[in-house]
Amino acid sequence: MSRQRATVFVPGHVTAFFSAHPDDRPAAAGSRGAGVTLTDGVTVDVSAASGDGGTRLLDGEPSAIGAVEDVLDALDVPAVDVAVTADLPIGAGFGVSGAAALGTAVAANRAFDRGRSENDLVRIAHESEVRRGTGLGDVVAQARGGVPIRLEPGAPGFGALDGIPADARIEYVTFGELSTETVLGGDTTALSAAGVTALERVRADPRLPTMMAVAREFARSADLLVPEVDTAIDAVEAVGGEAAMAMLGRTVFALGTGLSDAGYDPEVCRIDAAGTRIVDERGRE
Ligand SMILES: Nc1ncnc2c1ncn2[C@@H]1O[C@H](COP(=O)(O)OP(=O)(O)OP(=O)(O)O)[C@@H](O)[C@H]1O
Ligand SMILES: CC(C)(CO)[C@@H](O)C(=O)[O-]
Repeated sequence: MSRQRATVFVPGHVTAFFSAHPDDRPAAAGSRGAGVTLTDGVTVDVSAASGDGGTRLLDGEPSAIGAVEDVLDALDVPAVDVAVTADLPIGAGFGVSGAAALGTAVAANRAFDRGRSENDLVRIAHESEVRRGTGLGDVVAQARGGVPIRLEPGAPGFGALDGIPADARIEYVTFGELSTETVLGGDTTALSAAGVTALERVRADPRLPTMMAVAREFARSADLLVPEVDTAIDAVEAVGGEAAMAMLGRTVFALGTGLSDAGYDPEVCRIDAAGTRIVDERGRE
């Protein structure tokens, strides 16, 4: 008898720089790059449908995320209610769609006793996200936690991860959305060349300040920097801090108190140490 309900937390993921690596096989497609996972994230609750068909809620409002639907199909679960609650803005570079897909995979597997392994669930969520064009490297990073370096693209079995061993307070300010589908659907040649160079530099010196400096250069040479973010990065640098643009959003993130020191009123969290985890209410067993 399956438990019929499970709740999973998935950290947000901010990509600092990346290169895109398409492939006809969604499990082999992905990105290389680096970024930070955040204690601000997404909680996904999956339960047996309360009515006909099942409901989809995003922050309490009826709203569907394509990758979530594909995960449910891949796991062949019965009619379910899925409630996604995000600490983070959607479409602003925090990987909310990847988190929703991965959280749904892990929660549905647990709620309906699908017997899949972690690698299998990460692959299913990664494939769903890649097929929908809403992300390339967020899912594998969010499964891991910490400061993931994506050495090779793709799901487990194809990709390879390393990480920067670090803990830090992270501040962020969002000025609006940037469409991931539009950027990934365009010509990514120049962007990816800049991403490959950035990765070489971080592999040679795997430290947070290096990642931030490399990320600033990446955003400029990939022509992705938007004016509000550019201004904020300059303001943080002027007070001796480290900031960069979140890919892909009109978002700036900073180490420590960089944005507050520069006079902004940021959201505050930390680097997430644990990665994706089951957070069912205690006592439900
Ligand atoms: N209110 C909403 N605002 C934006 N997207 C929404 C909303 N409701 C559902 N969606 C769906 O959520 C997904 C958001 O994916 P998108 O990749 O743009 O954002 P993200 O994962 O938060 O950010 P990023 O990829 O920039 O890190 C899309 O599939 C979109 O159709
Ligand atoms: C493409 C991307 C920047 C979108 O958020 C992210 O998924 C990544 O780093 O692969």
